[in-house]
Amino acid sequence: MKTELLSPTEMAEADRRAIVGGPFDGMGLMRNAGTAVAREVMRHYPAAEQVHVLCGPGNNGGDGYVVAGLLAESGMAVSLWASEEPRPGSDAAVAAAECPLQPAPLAALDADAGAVIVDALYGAGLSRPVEGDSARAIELVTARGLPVVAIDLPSGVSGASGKITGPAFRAALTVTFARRKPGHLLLPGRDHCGEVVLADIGIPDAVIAELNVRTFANAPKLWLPHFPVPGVDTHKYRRGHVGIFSGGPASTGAARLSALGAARSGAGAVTVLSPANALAVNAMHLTSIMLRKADEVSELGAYLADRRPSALVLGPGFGVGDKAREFTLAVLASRSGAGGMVLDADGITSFRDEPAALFEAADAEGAPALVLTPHDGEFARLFPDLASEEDLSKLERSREAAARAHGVVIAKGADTVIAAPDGRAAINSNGAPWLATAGSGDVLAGLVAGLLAQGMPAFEAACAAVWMHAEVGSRFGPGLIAEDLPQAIPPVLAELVAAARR
Ligand SMILES: NC(=O)C1=CN([C@@H]2O[C@H](COP(=O)(O)OP(=O)(O)OC[C@H]3O[C@@H](n4cnc5c(N)ncnc54)[C@H](OP(=O)(O)O)[C@@H]3O)[C@@H](O)[C@H]2O)[C@@H](O)CC1
Ligand SMILES: [K+]
Repeated sequence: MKTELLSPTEMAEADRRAIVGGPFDGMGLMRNAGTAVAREVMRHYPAAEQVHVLCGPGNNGGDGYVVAGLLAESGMAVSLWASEEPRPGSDAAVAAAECPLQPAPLAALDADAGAVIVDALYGAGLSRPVEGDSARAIELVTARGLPVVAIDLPSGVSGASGKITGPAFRAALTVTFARRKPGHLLLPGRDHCGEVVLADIGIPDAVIAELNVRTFANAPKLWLPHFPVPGVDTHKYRRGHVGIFSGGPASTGAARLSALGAARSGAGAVTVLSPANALAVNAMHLTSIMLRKADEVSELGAYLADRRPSALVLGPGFGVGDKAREFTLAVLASRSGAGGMVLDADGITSFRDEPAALFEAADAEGAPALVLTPHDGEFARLFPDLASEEDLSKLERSREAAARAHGVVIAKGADTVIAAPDGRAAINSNGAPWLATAGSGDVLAGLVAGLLAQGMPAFEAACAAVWMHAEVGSRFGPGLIAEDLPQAIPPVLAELVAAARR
């Protein structure tokens, strides 16, 4: 599937430009949209006893009239219901006039088991919570457990944000047009869409390209051209060297999980930087991964100067406080040639009282690329105003945060958003609930650093790491613990390397 995601405004602009450029006018696009939906209804529900098409007042309803006409023509039993008449002169009004069926008022909707619902109430134009007859129709259909095919978006779901502010359909299938919208991937919208089918309705790729879209579905296509593929003549340090900071003796496991994530990403060498009092416990558990003492900023400075690591991770199990801040700022100021710094967990929390110091350091000339990996709680510590702004979607919030932090933000969750300071953002959707387990985020931080260390640009490294992490967790399935993740990376990595070589 294409990776660009269009906001409702961008989609309307694409429609407008496509209509100007031809070959389809608005009515032509609407016929194509309705045809695509009718095809999917027939494909998925060939034995439906009755299809109820529910039409709203806008062009989403217009698509519904086309669908009803085509399904009736194909011999299916179709009932048509409308909440309001379409606005005179609109494409929807033309579609309603061309439709061989007469709509009944939506208020009278009744539907029995065996029926399928086509939701053409509201799509991209949803502007407020669904109320009245439409709300009652959603409640009736939901209570009876009838399968719903949503046109463009399930009514009640915002295409821009995935938010739901009132009653909303839970579709089995959503057929959308030209490109998916953020609301198909962001939660809770994603959960209401069911299977998403993308239909080509004749909007040329060139029209989409002109829009300079900055929002994407996270998928290998987005970053594969940057994915590291080692040459035959490589050696270990050319494959990148990652430094990972360990916490004290009672909290070293998180850094080792991160180190394994970095190593399994294909980085050539990994060093755990440990306080003196945790060297023994780290040494007992490390084999191919190197170990070096770093209690003081001066020792860190010596490591950066001697070994010139290409990426670092600070945060997993590190402890919150002055030391985390000093070490982070020392790395960001070091100009040792490191390409990236991943700040996770305690590293993020350590800057809760002075986020500006972190953001300024990341903005300084020659600083390594900063990648922040907050879950919701950590995000709120660094960006309290953005977190509490109800009107912002996760996408907008993450984008603002990345611009403010001068770094890439990986806003974790079941709908992880990766945002870059230049305005690009990607939404991830290949995860699974098995990934919500202690230590899983530590492995992710290591994976990001491992890819950064191999020269991947920060946004692409972050997107690739999030996708790989989710893919590995989904394939592993139930029973996953964080220790399983690094070991399960190679088959996914092998597929990506093979695809990147092609
Ligand atoms: N040529 C094209 O552009 C193509 C478009 N296509 C299709 O068009 C769809 C977008 O069409 P659209 O812009 O007309 O928006 P749509 O979702 O039908 O709703 C707008 C109407 O609903 C009203 N309304 C909103 N929320 C409401 C609420 N809660 N409760 C009550 N009313 C509410 C709103 O009122 P208003 O906000 O103006 O007061 C307005 O009257 C898109 O999803 C796709 O399916 C395809 O055919 C391809 C070609
Ligand atoms: K709809």
